[in-house]
Amino acid sequence: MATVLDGIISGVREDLGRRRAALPPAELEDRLGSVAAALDPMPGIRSADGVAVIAEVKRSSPSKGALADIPEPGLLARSYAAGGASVISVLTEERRFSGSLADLDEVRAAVRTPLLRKDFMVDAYQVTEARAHGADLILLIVAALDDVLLRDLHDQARDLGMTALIEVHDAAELDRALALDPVLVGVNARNLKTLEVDPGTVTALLPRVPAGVVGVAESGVSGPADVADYVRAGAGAVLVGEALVKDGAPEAAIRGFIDAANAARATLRAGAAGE
Ligand SMILES: O=P(O)(O)OC[C@@H](O)[C@@H](O)c1c[nH]c2ccccc12
Repeated sequence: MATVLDGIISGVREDLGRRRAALPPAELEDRLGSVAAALDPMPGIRSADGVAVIAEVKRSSPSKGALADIPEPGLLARSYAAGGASVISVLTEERRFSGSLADLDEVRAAVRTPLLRKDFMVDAYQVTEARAHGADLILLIVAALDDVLLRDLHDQARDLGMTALIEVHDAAELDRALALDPVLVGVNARNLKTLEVDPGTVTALLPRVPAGVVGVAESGVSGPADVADYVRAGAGAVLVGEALVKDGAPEAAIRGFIDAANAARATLRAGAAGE
């Protein structure tokens, strides 16, 4: 049965074909020569206080339609950075999320924070494109890739100096992700095949992410209490979109997430110490 994910990916392939025709791979690769070296997000993520926040620039979503008017993504990104976001995610998928590589360019020009190109990566061209537009990380969705392509895109990202966030949704996908020896594994509460959100997916799978790998809780955070739940399940980072683009004061919202995470961690530590 064709899933929502299949539909999104067929649109992504068409748009990709158009971009490739306008800018052939060899010319795209030439542009890598003039882009600054990728930033390593891992020291920042690992040293973040209670949790590292990955704050997302997200204009709309297939399940909810338009979320927010974002006339200047660079300004939004600056408030994310000021609030303490460790990474800024920029959705570049055009048809369902109303994103673009132009958004990524604007954000890149506005902040020095590591940037994640959030898209449906199914082709090496997109990985090169991410780097050429200044991304430091890419998302790789296990459900969208076979093992060979998953490994190829993962290796390519590493060879370009980028870090991959490997996204999973169930135990079988987590095993496939861990076979790559990843540094960042995201568990998405939203099932991309049906678009249903179930935070229980995250709290069930995060404890299976081994020590040394940072588990990222993705989707479904509407406030500090959700962040605390994810931290208690073992999240080292949380990825938040909708709640931040809809908040009039995203900088303060991120600080609130970090405070809630710190409090949850302090309680966990006290529990472990038998207090
Ligand atoms: O807006 P939310 O519920 O905070 O979710 C953010 C992020 O997790 C979500 O945008 C996302 C996670 N994985 C994806 C893959 C593709 C597109 C979007 C996503």
